Parts: sequence; structure tokens; C-alpha cells
Amino acid sequence: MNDIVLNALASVADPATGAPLNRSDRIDGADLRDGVATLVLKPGGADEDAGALRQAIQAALTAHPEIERARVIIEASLSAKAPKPAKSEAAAPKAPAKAVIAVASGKGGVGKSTTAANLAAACVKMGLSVGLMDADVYGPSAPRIFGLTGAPGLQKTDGGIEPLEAHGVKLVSMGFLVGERDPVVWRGPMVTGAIRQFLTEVNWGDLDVLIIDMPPGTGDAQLAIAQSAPISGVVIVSTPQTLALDDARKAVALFDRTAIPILGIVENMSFFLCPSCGEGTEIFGRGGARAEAELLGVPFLGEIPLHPELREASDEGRLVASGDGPVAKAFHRAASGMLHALEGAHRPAPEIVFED
Ligand SMILES: Nc1ncnc2c1ncn2[C@@H]1O[C@H](COP(=O)(O)OP(=O)(O)OP(=O)(O)O)[C@@H](O)[C@H]1O
Repeated sequence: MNDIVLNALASVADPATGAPLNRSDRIDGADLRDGVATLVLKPGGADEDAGALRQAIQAALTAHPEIERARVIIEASLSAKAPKPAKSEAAAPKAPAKAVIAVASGKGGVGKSTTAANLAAACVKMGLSVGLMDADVYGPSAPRIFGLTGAPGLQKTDGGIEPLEAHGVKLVSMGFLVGERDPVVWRGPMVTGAIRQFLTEVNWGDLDVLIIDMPPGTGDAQLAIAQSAPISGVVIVSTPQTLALDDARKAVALFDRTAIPILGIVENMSFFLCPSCGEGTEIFGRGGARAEAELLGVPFLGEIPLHPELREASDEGRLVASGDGPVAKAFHRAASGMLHALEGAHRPAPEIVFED
């Protein structure tokens, strides 16, 4: 708990008791980083005017000279109804796997596709039957990561669309439809159509886990997929920099709004792992994503080091997580945490509201 943030709350009254908010037991988290304060409050009473409370907190926090911006997160009561998914029962296609896990990021280039592919490989190592749907319409990179760039693409048979297979993972990719280098601007409905086709017409077989590599960002395309696929939970990938974490927060909020459980946050490129001496160097600072996960009340799934082998492997169509080295182990830990979180993912996600 950050004392500056707590002290700045002295003038705000707890609506339930009238006592100063900083002396009530409502506060679940208080953080201050780079002039941005984040306050997490436990759920209030049913008749609480959350908007007025947020406004009062915003005003009190930003009046402090060390606080430039403030975010207020009010958790939803677990007894309250989860936010209604926008999808209707009739619109949701039948799940093609026991669990469908989306891997998402608030911004591009944080290693979302690398993480999705290696989480899939880690699940294969655990003996699960695994599929991966590369839904990143803006930059489908799964064909390259899985070493399938020269592959003939998807074949349609009488029985449906046959997925390709590499490293024990069944794979379909927008890249097989549009080509990795084609400039494509796909609109929400087109994405949804392709996703629906991938979900309903592909012969996935009997999958334990289907991983969806989402397009990066938190716009219409992501929302369309979140609403049209039967997603059991989402893993958010972020790098440790404040800007990436800001975007990761937006991704958490997007999925919360569609009532999709957040299985956790993976921090990629956490530290540089020297391939020669094995020593770790914290280039961007460390612990940001872990602190963020704690603040948002979601599991932290672990740190993936920045390691040249990961980039080389991706370019050569190898998956590091199929092996046993330190980077592979980091992915295995993240995959175990992800599957563990999936088991308890049936409670309603907290309502998270961001205000700048
Ligand atoms: N931990 C890492 N260590 C070294 N290189 C990495 C690591 N993670 C990702 N990379 C490399 O960074 C580049 C971007 O990774 P990737 O394509 O997975 O990002 P992305 O978030 O999916 O990007 P986009 O969403 O914009 O397609 C790739 O060249 C990848 O090999």
C-alpha cells in the first residue's frame, strides 16, 4: 500500500460509515508509479453511488502534487451478477475443445504470439491434446513460429477443414487465408466470420485445449472475437514497461466486460538471460506485471526472460517450450498456472472501471 495515495484519501468519506476512506477496510490496493495512482476498493453496498465516489477519489488524489493521474477500480460484489456477455446462447458456437484459452495483449510486439505458441507446446509436453488458432488478422505469425510458412495451407475435405499440425499442435491461422505479408484491414464482422468458420468447420478432433492467439489491442476486432468464441479464460501478455502495463490493464478490462475470466498475466521479456553465462539482467525493472496482477486481483503466471534463443527459434520454426532449458521451464510454469487458474475460473469476474 502506498502511503502517499492513502494519505491523499483523508478528505474522502467512506459512504457506508462516513469515516475517512483511508481508515476504512474498503481499500484493497494503493499504488503509485510514475505519477499514476491506482486505488482498488472492495465492493460497496448495493445503494452506493459508485460514480460519485470515484469522482471524489479522483479529485482528492489528483490534488496531491505527486499524483498526475488516478485510476479507481471498484471491485464488484461476488454475490452480484456477472456483467452480461453480449453474446446470446444461440450465437455461441459449440466449444471445439474442453477449454478454449485466448492469449491477448494490450499492444503489439510484446511477444503474445511467441507466448501463445510456447504455452501450446508446454501443454503438449504435459500430455494434453492441443490446438492453436492464430486469429491475429493484423500480423498472423503462427505459420512462421511453427515452421509452416511454405506449407500448402488449409485443405477443405468433405468432413470439413483439416488443420495443419506441427510440434504436436493442430494449427489454423489467418496467415493461411491472407498470407503473412498481405496488408489486410479486416473489420469486426469479417473477423467474426473467419473465427466462426475456424471454430465450427475445422476438424479439431478431441482437443483438451484450444489456444487462440488474439490480435493485439483492445478494439472492435478483439471484442468481436471475445463475443463470438466460447472462450473459457484469457491470458494477458505484457512486458514490464509502464506503457505496456497500462495497455495490459485495458485488455483485462475488455475481457472483464465480456465476463471472460482472466486466468493471469504473463510478463514477457522480464529480464535479459545471458546465453553465455546464464546471468539475468533486469533491463526494464522487474516486478511490474506481478504488482499489476496483485492490484487487479488476477493470478501472476510468471516471468519469461528475454533470450536470443526465443527469437531464433521463432524464426526457424522451433518451439523452445518443447525442450527442457530455463526458458522452456518458465513457459511450463506459466502453462501450469494457466491450467490451474482455469479450474477455478467459474466465479464472476470483478467489475473493473478505469478512469483517467
Ligand atoms: N522473451 C523473448 N526473448 C527474445 N525474443 C522474443 C521474446 N519474446 C518475443 N520475442 C521476439 O519478439 C518479436 C515479437 O514477438 P511476437 O511476434 O510474439 O509478438 P506479438 O506480441 O505477437 O506481436 P504482434 O501482436 O504485433 O504480432 C519476435 O521476433 C519474437 O521472436
